[in-house]
Amino acid sequence: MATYAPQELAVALKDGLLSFPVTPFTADGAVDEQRYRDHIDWQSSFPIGGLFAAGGTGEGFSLTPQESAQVVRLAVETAGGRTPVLGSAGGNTAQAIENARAAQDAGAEGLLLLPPYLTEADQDGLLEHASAVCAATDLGVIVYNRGNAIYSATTVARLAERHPNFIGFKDAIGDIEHLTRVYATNGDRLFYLGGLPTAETYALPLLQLGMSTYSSAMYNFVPEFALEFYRDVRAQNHAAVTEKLRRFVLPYLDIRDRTKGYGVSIVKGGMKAIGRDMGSVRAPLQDLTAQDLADLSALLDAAGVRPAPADGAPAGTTADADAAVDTLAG
Ligand SMILES: O=CCCC(=O)C(=O)O
Repeated sequence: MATYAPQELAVALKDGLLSFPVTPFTADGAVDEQRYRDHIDWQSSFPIGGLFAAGGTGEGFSLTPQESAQVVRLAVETAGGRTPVLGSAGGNTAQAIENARAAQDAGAEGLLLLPPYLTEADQDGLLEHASAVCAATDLGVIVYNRGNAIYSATTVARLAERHPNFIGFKDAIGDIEHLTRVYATNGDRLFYLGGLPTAETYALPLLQLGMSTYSSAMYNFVPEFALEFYRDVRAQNHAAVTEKLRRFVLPYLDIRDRTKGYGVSIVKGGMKAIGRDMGSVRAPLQDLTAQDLADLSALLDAAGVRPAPADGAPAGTTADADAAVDTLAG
């Protein structure tokens, strides 16, 4: 049962970094419940705005509806009220409604509405798709401007007029004029979050377009660095942000860009490199090669961003990464 009213959820999310946890799989490909609980417990131990289970970095696009509800339930139970947990609703309209209701039943506080499956959609169709999902749940709904779901400023305004539980706009396109129109038209009626791959890269400029937060994939494995980065962005400390971009984020992008789909795979690579192995990604994604993993681990050391060892948890070291690389290299 949700504890946040939609507008209360928007207030909680908009001024905190947003966690998009990976979903660990066992060697035979099932959701690894214990490792997920351990990860959510760690991710929830820091001061974040919220946690999105089954998001993009959580390979939500590769989870069955049952698995999506399963990870939401696990995240809600493990977070234990330390931070609001949201689920995702994807697929065609009927599937998205089913996913939304399952996430609500699993205890989610809100929903990220993923783009509809496969088909192209024009504005009136997108409005009816998103409207049907908003009408099917009491939870706060955030639309994801991505792929075939490009919501115009007017469509966003029409959806906001219809549904008080429509609370947020997440963007993964990065069209400055479009974002300016959406923000100028809708203002404080919504909150805005960056969702481009490795969102830190764009966080400081997008702050000027109302994007007070963003989905941080790297928060999975370098939480302290990610939180310090977010603090510097909100303080508009250009020098500190630029220094962190140069030291870690930009060299990280160089590894990420070696293979399509690495945007998620590199996060699981980061988990291996810090000694918190979360298993492999599901097809169609590919795991990092042994060399890419070794390069990522070396970057963590060179940039000085490895997380502090938690009590009783593995203190991620180069030795851990070397072991992971040896395993990968066979
Ligand atoms: O780095 C950020 C992108 C992650 C994201 O938006 C998602 O996991 O859905």
